[in-house]
Amino acid sequence: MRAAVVRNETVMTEPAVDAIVEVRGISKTYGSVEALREIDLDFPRGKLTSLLGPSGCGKTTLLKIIAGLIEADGGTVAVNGKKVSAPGPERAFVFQDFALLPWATVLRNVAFGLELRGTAKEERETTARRYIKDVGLAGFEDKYPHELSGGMRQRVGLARALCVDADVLLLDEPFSAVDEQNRRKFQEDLIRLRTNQNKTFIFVTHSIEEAVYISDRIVLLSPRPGRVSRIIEPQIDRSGDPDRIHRDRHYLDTVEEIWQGLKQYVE
Ligand SMILES: Nc1ncnc2c1ncn2[C@@H]1O[C@H](COP(=O)(O)OP(=O)(O)OP(=O)(O)O)[C@@H](O)[C@H]1O
Repeated sequence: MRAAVVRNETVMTEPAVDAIVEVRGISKTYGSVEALREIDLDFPRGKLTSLLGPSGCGKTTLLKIIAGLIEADGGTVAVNGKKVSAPGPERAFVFQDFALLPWATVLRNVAFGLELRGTAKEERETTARRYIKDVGLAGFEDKYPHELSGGMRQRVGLARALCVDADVLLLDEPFSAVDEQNRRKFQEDLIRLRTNQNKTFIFVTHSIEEAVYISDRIVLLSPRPGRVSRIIEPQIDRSGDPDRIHRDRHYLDTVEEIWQGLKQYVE
């Protein structure tokens, strides 16, 4: 296996090849809390980038600024070369709590983004059925959210995001509310979806193991104020058995290296 590529701050501003999302000088303060300071980042097209760092370092804030759900105090975000400051069809946000409509079936929930866009019923339901199948929920189209497990509800949230055919999927700790088995399964699904659908994923996580396992690129943020401290490209060969990867020397060394960098922030 190849070595992890670690970039430090001096080379970080070098433009990445074909960046779909470009973040420049993003800063955000909430009252007296400086959440983010001067963030410069490029997110490569078709790759999965994780934002990793200790609690409160501004991961969710940065993700929501990219989504256009929170306004930055300074700086710009461009998607496909165009500056954005509000939500748009090229970005889809998957919420931590899945944000499903409790009174609507799986089919309607998945098709909801298309319904909001005014897509005709038959067309949106055909598209929704395709993604329901893709995320492994075929047969559950007529169920309601309360009839599903946490892992299944999370898949509904992901199918909804895939359905609107956004270029960029923004996921805020999508695995935090599910058990370990579902988490592993969903990580594998995400790797497969990224390969098959050619989407760009930006993914917030607390878990070093998860970030190393699924990411092409890991952005480490340091807290108060949140700043980019390092960028790591783990270069994990994911073609084999997932259990083997979790025991692989290179995977374990990368996890350890990141932990050594982050542990100073853990009280
Ligand atoms: N609406 C808000 N009002 C005031 N402070 C906020 C608000 N949202 C976030 N903060 C503060 O900004 C900082 C960054 O928060 P954010 O949720 O972005 O961090 P995070 O890295 O995603 O945290 P976690 O890993 O715990 O979810 C934290 O100190 C948080 O308390």
